[in-house]
Amino acid sequence: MEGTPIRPQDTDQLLQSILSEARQNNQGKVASYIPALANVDPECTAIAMVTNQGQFFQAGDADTPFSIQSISKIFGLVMAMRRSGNTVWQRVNMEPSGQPFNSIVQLEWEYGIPRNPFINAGAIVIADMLVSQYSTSKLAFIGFLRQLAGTDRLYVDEEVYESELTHGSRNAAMAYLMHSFGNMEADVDQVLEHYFYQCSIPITCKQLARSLCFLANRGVDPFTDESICSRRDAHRVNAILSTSGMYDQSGEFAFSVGLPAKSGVGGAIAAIIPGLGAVVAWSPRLNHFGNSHRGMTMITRLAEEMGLSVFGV
Ligand SMILES: NC(=O)CC[C@H](N)C(=O)O
Repeated sequence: MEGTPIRPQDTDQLLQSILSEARQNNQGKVASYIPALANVDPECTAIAMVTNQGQFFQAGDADTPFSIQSISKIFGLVMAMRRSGNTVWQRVNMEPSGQPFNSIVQLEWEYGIPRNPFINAGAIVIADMLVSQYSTSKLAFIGFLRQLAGTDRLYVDEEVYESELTHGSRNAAMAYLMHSFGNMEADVDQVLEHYFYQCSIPITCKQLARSLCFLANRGVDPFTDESICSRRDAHRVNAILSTSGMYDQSGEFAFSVGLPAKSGVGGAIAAIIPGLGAVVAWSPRLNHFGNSHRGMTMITRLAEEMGLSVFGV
């Protein structure tokens, strides 16, 4: 583990103050287009920061699991890059979409090649690669996440999984459209099952922040010293997170925060702090981009107070 440790007392106090401030914000709505997601307590609020030095800081409900949702797209992409290398980029692009995460219109214009791996269409193409490459892609996925989170106790939430399967017509429409353009290799239903499975895993802020530290450490997991991906691929994932991880609020996020980050409709926002570690903020009420209101407030203030922006150095 490298780098200078950050001062524990100051950081705990800062996280606590950020959390209290965020709790004043009652804007937004819990996602309900996947009915099982609507069961969550909207008041839950948490932030956890994990450093490459092995320090853990937290405030609020940082040990309460939430649905990982779209943040799973990061792990899917890294798994696909490990197996397929540069060929990934023949089937999915690396440009911001400027469209909502579940938009279908661009796919028709752009011949079934999704704009980037962090919108739903892109993650479905990545899921196709995983289903084609692994004999049991779901097990491989959860195994990878368990390894990075440092726990064997991660399981799929069957209720959320079933709910996604039965309310996933929009994702299915995208998958079949891509199939019609020849950008889907495996059985489409199997691909969708994999995609919904990876979205339906509950995880805590602390576990998720730890899982992402390798992206802040040139591809090496600082807890195990294992190389998870090449330095170049860590750079690439961070670059696309910076331009596309927060959907069509990515520009504003880069402008006001300046960190590679990914959100999910479970209400979490995970941000990579290159050279330092990772931070995850969670609270279920979402803005109209599908990003957590309180999560945005928390990450924005943390980045400001600690001077974390990668563009401000
Ligand atoms: N933005 C998200 O978190 C979306 C993920 C969700 N499972 C979906 O496919 O719609």
